[in-house]
Amino acid sequence: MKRKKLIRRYLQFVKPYRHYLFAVIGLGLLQFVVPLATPWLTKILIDDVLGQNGSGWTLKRVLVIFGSIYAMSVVVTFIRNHLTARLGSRMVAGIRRQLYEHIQKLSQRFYDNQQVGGILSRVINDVNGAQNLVGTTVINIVFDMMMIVFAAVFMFSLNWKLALLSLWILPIYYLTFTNLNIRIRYASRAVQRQMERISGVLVERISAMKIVQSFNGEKSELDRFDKQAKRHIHHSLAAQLLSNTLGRISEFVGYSGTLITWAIGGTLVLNGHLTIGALVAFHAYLGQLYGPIQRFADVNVTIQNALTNIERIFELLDTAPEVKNADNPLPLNACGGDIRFKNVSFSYETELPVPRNDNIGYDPDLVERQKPPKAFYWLPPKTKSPPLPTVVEKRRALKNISFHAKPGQVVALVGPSGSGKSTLINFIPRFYDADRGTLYLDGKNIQEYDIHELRKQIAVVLQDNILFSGTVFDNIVYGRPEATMEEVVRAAIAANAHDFIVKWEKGYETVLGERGLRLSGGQKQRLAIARALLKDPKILILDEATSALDAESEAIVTEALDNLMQNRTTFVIAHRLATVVRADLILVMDNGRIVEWGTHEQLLLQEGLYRELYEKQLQAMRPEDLPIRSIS
Ligand SMILES: Nc1ncnc2c1ncn2[C@@H]1O[C@H](COP(=O)(O)OP(=O)(O)OP(=O)(O)O)[C@@H](O)[C@H]1O
Repeated sequence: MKRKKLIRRYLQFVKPYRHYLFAVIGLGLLQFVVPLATPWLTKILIDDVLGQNGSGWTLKRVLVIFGSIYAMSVVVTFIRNHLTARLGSRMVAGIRRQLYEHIQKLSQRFYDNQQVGGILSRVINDVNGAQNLVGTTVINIVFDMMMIVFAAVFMFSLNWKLALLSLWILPIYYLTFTNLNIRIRYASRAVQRQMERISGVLVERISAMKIVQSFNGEKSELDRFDKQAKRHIHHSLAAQLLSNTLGRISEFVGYSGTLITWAIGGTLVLNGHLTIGALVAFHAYLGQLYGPIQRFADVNVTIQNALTNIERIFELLDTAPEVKNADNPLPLNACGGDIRFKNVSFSYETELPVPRNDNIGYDPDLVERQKPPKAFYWLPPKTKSPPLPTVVEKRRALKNISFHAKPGQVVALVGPSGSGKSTLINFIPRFYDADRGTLYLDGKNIQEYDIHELRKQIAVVLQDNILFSGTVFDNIVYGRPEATMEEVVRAAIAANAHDFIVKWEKGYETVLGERGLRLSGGQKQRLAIARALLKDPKILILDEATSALDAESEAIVTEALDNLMQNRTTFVIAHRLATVVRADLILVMDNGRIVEWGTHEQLLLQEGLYRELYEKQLQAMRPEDLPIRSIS
């Protein structure tokens, strides 16, 4: 994205807080008075007061003016810093909110290709960095630029020849800046991307610390972290080194300019062509001309980092949700729960980095080196963010799926691992949209309904049920925040959860740890069932628990599930024979296709994959659930 466009879009974030920005800029103007007035007053002090040239200036008068200016400066700086902090923190919260709102709309495909830590890194690190662009240092650059103009005007008014001699620094600075800056920007991008990788791995590993510890992975994880951090340091130092070089080059030419003006200015004073006071004032203005230039070179790395941060924020904001809500969505007040799949096909698309064309190959821990073009720039180059080279790998997961689930029916999905069962159920709440074919709900294309209305009608109970940190009550009412305590208790009773909840001292107000860690598998499952029951959905999606539960709690969970399934169209990835046998429709999946379908009896008679599965696997699921009917 071009720099101008980037900044224009960024200003949209600042817009709601513009009154703060204007106040900060306005107060900044007042702060100008000190550096501009000081040399002039110093000249008066030396030439008029101390030189006693009879111009009427007294020491007292000069000191009163100095004192007033300094006092004003202290107050103004205090208020300005406070307002800048307010502006920054409000803006950060605003951007984060917008990002959070946006990522909640993004489709599963996006999450398939991203690491949680990577997303977090944008929401936390990049937003923090972006704030720097409205920080005092950066806003001061605008004043610094104005200061250069004012200082030049004062210098010309004092002695134009000397002033011309001092300005030769500017073209040298300009060209150095133009050519180094693009390199700083590249390095800065690498810094942020590497941070994203570090965060990605950290979040993944920290949330699976049990696995790391149980495989004694601590040492190798630390090595990996060191490798990533080393690369991060490498890129940060590269950016800092370039910035430092720019700063020192401008410092060097600045000093040379100062020396030259001392030499020539000094000669002019000795020859009586310039007063001492004027020379002192000239040098003070010279400092105000060179100072900002050097300051800019030094804060430039912060600015470049902030621009990179902003670029990355927009990259995320510009990621369009693949699953979109219809333009004029149909309301879905009385959902019947009739679901029909017609020739549905789907492929997963995985975005992979292009493997490097060398012996090392692609290393997911390290960012690829992107080098800026080797060119000399007379004008600042318009640097577009170099796109990360990726290849999209498609994997067919569903092929031509057609079936009809009538309202209230139980549809069991069985099939070997990887046959597409989980993929299939993802289409009902529109976590993905089909590549080809159509899904109908109550006879209408599911994509025509309002997506939120649709999801209101669906509850999902998965094997690994995620509970959020908060109270038991909060977790149960998650899908229906307006529910009363009475309704919550009723749902918990039906889910066989009430008894264990009331045994806790705080009952429904018991606080659950992160992801409900304090609960057993069966308890979690039952709370998830209560959550689904309270929602009272027309359609239920169930991934049955396998071995996570012992026989007793499984019996309790089973009862709870049976309560949940009543009068709802249920899709269940079946791991229990009892569910399979009682299902109204069994879909046998293999390699992304429905290879057999029908009831248990019909399928056994077909002597195909179902029968094979039944004999090999299904019986092993839960021997006590073996049907009374004979299979031969
Ligand atoms: N997010 C994803 N990105 C890419 N490929 C995926 C993704 N999820 C699943 N797949 C692939 O799609 C195919 C079907 O997977 P799916 O999870 O639907 O199978 P499943 O029948 O539910 O398996 P299991 O019983 O083991 O859970 C598999 O080949 C799998 O590798």
